[in-house]
Amino acid sequence: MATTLVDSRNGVAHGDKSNGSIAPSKSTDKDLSSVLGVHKSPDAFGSYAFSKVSLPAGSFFARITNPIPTSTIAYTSVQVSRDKHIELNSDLVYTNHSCDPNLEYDMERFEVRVGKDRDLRKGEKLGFFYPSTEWEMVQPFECNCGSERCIGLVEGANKIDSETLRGYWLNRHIAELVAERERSRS
Ligand SMILES: C[S@@+](CC[C@H](N)C(=O)[O-])C[C@H]1O[C@@H](n2cnc3c(N)ncnc32)[C@H](O)[C@@H]1O
Repeated sequence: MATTLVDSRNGVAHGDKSNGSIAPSKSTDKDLSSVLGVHKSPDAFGSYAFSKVSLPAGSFFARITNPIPTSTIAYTSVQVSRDKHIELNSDLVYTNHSCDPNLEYDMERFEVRVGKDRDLRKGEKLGFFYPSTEWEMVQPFECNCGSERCIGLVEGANKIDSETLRGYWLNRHIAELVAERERSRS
């Protein structure tokens, strides 16, 4: 039986650690499947999303159309504000973390965009910077993105120094929490 640990700060439950098998999404999204493909692997956490299209830097990629609010933080959940989390409930869940991301997950607009620094090419693995949405993560992992700027252990933004975070596009709730952390230290 699954156990949950309740975080007394915000009433959010932390789910049991997962062994890396995502339950199939119940929703289908034709718009999404025209831009995003999934390479499924039998290895735990080995699956990934790739782009079916080439798009210019900064352009719209996909709408997050079927989010399901959740009170359980899991390796699949995405933080949308200080105290709210959702499950993406679509193949967007297969987007890996990257330390040199080609996507931005904007959880205020429920919109996924191509990053502003370069064009997206068809066939590229898709990645967003997980600490751009997550303040705390229940299942940190060692990153294998292979980027020159790889941060190594991927944890929530609360564990990452502000200088590193300044190099990334961040959701407003993360940017605010980083600013508060800075103020409390000065
Ligand atoms: C929401 S899932 C993404 C899809 C996942 N790769 C899968 O096969 O189910 C998030 C998990 O994928 C793995 N993951 C994502 N990005 C990674 C990266 N850059 N390096 C290593 N593992 C990664 C981690 O185990 C993470 O908890």
